[in-house]
Amino acid sequence: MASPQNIVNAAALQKDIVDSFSTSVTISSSPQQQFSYMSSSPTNSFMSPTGRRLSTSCAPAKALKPFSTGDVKILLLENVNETAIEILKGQGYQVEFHKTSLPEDELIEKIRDVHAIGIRSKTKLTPKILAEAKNLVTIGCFCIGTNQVDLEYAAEKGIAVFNSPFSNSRSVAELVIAEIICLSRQIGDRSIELHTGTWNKVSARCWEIRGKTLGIIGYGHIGSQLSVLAESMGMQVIYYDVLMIMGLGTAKQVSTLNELLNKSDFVTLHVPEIAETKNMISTEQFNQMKNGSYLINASRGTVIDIPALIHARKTNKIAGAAIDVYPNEPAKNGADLFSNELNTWATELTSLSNIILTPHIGGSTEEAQSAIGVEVSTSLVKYINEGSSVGAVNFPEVSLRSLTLDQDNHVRVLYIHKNVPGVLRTVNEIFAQHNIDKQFSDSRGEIAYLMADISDVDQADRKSLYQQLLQTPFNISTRLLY
Ligand SMILES: NC(=O)C1=CN([C@@H]2O[C@H](COP(=O)(O)OP(=O)(O)OC[C@H]3O[C@@H](n4cnc5c(N)ncnc54)[C@H](O)[C@@H]3O)[C@@H](O)[C@H]2O)C=CC1
Ligand SMILES: O=C(O)C(=O)COP(=O)(O)O
Repeated sequence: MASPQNIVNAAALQKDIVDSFSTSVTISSSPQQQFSYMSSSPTNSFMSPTGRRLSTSCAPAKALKPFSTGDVKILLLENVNETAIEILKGQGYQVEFHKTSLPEDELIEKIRDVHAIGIRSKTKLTPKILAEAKNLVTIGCFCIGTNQVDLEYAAEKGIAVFNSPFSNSRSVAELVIAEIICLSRQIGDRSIELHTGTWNKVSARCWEIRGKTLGIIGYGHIGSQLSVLAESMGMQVIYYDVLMIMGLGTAKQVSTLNELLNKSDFVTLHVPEIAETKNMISTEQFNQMKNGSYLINASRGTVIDIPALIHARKTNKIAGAAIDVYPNEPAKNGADLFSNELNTWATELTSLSNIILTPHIGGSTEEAQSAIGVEVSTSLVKYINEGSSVGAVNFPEVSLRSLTLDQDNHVRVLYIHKNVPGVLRTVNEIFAQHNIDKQFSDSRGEIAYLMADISDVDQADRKSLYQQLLQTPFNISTRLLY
């Protein structure tokens, strides 16, 4: 393997990587479905995002093994946008791309080898899977929701998780506006009828949305954006949130969920999937809703009790519903929602009138996906190349000014450790022989992260520094960039 210090050997290094990587790529019968990207730019592979030469050492591999950015392996699943592939490939990383999520056994096989994985909402990264991910340093959720990842377990293993907190919120808000109008005008049903040749011109129980009340549950990025759009169309907006949040425009916060349900003509959910939101709308809550009102769920499938929804629609308690998310969603396009034996409600739900069903497309627009691709891949690059965890959802957020590794005796230490007394004293004793240019440390729960730029570290010192940090009882994961 070529020395990372020796840029002359970069091409040879790339060749090694390409050879070894090619053998590990799953061959698909359909090149459209699955293919791999490999670095073709040895020069880029040594550049940090700031354009510096980045002679990185030990690191993603979590062992003191020389590596360049060309050594870094990234697995991208679920058709993550090409903007991400370009940015990651531009770093010289080896990028393997799949259009779909992977079955558990295949995922376990692949995750063993990679330093970073990019997923969307389908891929469940459970402790069972993450326990196999020996080299993994970071996870990119190319979406808003992070419920599919065991965040705490990842943090305990020193794996930083990033997402895109708002790049698709406008797309979801626009979908909900469309659904409000479609439900109140029964557009879904009229369209299905005419597709099968039936002309059914009706105005009974079709309404304008002007002057109606929209009740938003969860007034975060999506809920508040939706609030503005709905008001601009003449709706009155009320919202319920566990936090006190300032209403935009003339939107008013209500203090209980029941108050929102009692007053709203349309109820829409924009909460995360957490224990408190499981079956948040069930029989009791449907009973609190106005007769003939509508329900929209584009948050997570577990938030509403679907059998209770079916009952509410069958008894005309509600006049319609739009559902974008389901408790057990198929892993790929073309799969059958009905085939999952857990979805016992599927046949009944699809037989009801004025129920709009969409396949989790709230955030599926060109604009949202390309913005998410840029945002999350940039976070991954900054974490891998510089150690910056700003924006991580499970981890202390730590950053220092851009790397100043222009002199050979500088080193950046990235030390993820248990948040217990005595760590700083121990670490600073290890650093004592050197000059600490900058140092920053923060903690979150039981995990802490220390970043330090140190000078006067020669090659032998570097190895000793690394070994000493590894041997501390607090160490979770240590990387050195130089
Ligand atoms: N259908 C789709 O394609 C998409 C779905 N989503 C889902 O939408 C959810 C919301 O997204 P954002 O608005 O960006 O999240 P956010 O975090 O900005 O807002 C969520 C809001 O819900 C509130 N909340 C939490 N628990 C609550 C409870 N028990 N009762 C009332 N309010 C509660 C929070 O205080 C927060 O204000 C995401 O977590 C994700 O699951 C997000 C994007 C696309
Ligand atoms: O952003 C989210 O949380 C979403 O639900 C969108 O998920 P997706 O990227 O379409 O799998």
